Amino acid sequence: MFRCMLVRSSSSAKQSLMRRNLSSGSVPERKVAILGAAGGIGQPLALLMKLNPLVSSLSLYDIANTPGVAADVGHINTRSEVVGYMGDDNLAKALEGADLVIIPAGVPRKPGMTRDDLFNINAGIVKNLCSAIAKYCPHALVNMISNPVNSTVPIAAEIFKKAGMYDEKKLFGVTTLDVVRAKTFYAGKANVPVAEVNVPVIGGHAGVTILPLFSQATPQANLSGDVLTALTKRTQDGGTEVVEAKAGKGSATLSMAYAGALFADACLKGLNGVPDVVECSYVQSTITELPFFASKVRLGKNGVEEVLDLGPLSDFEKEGLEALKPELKSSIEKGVKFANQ
Ligand SMILES: NC(=O)C1=CN([C@@H]2O[C@H](COP(=O)(O)OP(=O)(O)OC[C@H]3O[C@@H](n4cnc5c(N)ncnc54)[C@H](O)[C@@H]3O)[C@@H](O)[C@H]2O)C=CC1
Ligand SMILES: O=C([O-])CC(=O)C(=O)O
Repeated sequence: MFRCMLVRSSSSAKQSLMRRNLSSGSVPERKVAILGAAGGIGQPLALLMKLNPLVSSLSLYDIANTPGVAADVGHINTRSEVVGYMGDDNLAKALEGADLVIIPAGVPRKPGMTRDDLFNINAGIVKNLCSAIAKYCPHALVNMISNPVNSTVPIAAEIFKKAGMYDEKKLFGVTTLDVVRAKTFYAGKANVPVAEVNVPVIGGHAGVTILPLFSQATPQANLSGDVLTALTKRTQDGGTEVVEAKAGKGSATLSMAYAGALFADACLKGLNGVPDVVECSYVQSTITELPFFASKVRLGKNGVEEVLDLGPLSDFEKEGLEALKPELKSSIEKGVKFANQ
């Protein structure tokens, strides 16, 4: 009875909002698509997004193996409906109506490779997927995980510009794993509870372009210069540490799925109007002279609400910032050039 009265007296937009609220206890409906969902990151990420109560529809796309992943994850008794889509012909359906698209599609590193060595294969994959996003869900937020992130995000921006739908507020390079690592390593050295630790990580997502700001870490700890240098290096080399430990069987997948799920959750909270959601991400930026830069970002109903200042840097961090700029600049230019050739 209550439901009928509400529906009859409202505009169609309001009606659909109310239907959503009625059916899901005031949590809006949100479709999340994962592209590369059958991969090393994609599978645990699909699991974690299935556990997220903010998701109502989970769309799992890959060029292979998605029916099995979708059937498996789909048996979990949580809110979202799960559908698996396989192959190019089904990409449109996977994307239609998506609020958030997460992209862990592409090849991972083997020992001895840099992230840039993945460019030749992954740039083309990202280009094709972003062309489809432009066509089928142009208003979605995009979380780019595929490496080299320093170049794949500029590629996505250029593809979106060409399609005439680029909104810089909606494109994110996922650098959350750098923050996750910095927190873990710092907590170990500072001997503080890891759950209380916060460390911003700025710059980009490869080697020296990853710059953790331990001078801003909380809870504060009085660590020596040598320890801070070692912590910085370990954070910058965190990906390589995993690649070497996996000895040819890929790169970080489980910690990345955790980090990707954390960042996606922050994006969904922002979309839903939760105030003061702040995470580090590699976004279009004017806080340095580089057109893309990772820093703290406030998330809101339209994606990036504000790119936050870097705050005070130690002399060591100021040097690190200057040192990372040439590599980051050239990775950005490489991506832009590729997308426009
Ligand atoms: N941003 C970050 O912090 C991190 C990024 N990565 C990157 O994530 C990417 C994926 O890594 P993994 O999951 O370990 O690799 P994986 O090889 O296990 O999985 C990749 C998946 O992408 C799929 N794929 C390939 N081409 C596709 C296309 N055109 N459309 C849809 N799916 C496609 C494959 O079928 C496969 O299932 C790599 O580029 C890796 O370097 C990995 C860890 C951290
Ligand atoms: O190191 C890699 O190739 C994967 C990655 O980006 C990370 O683990 O941070």
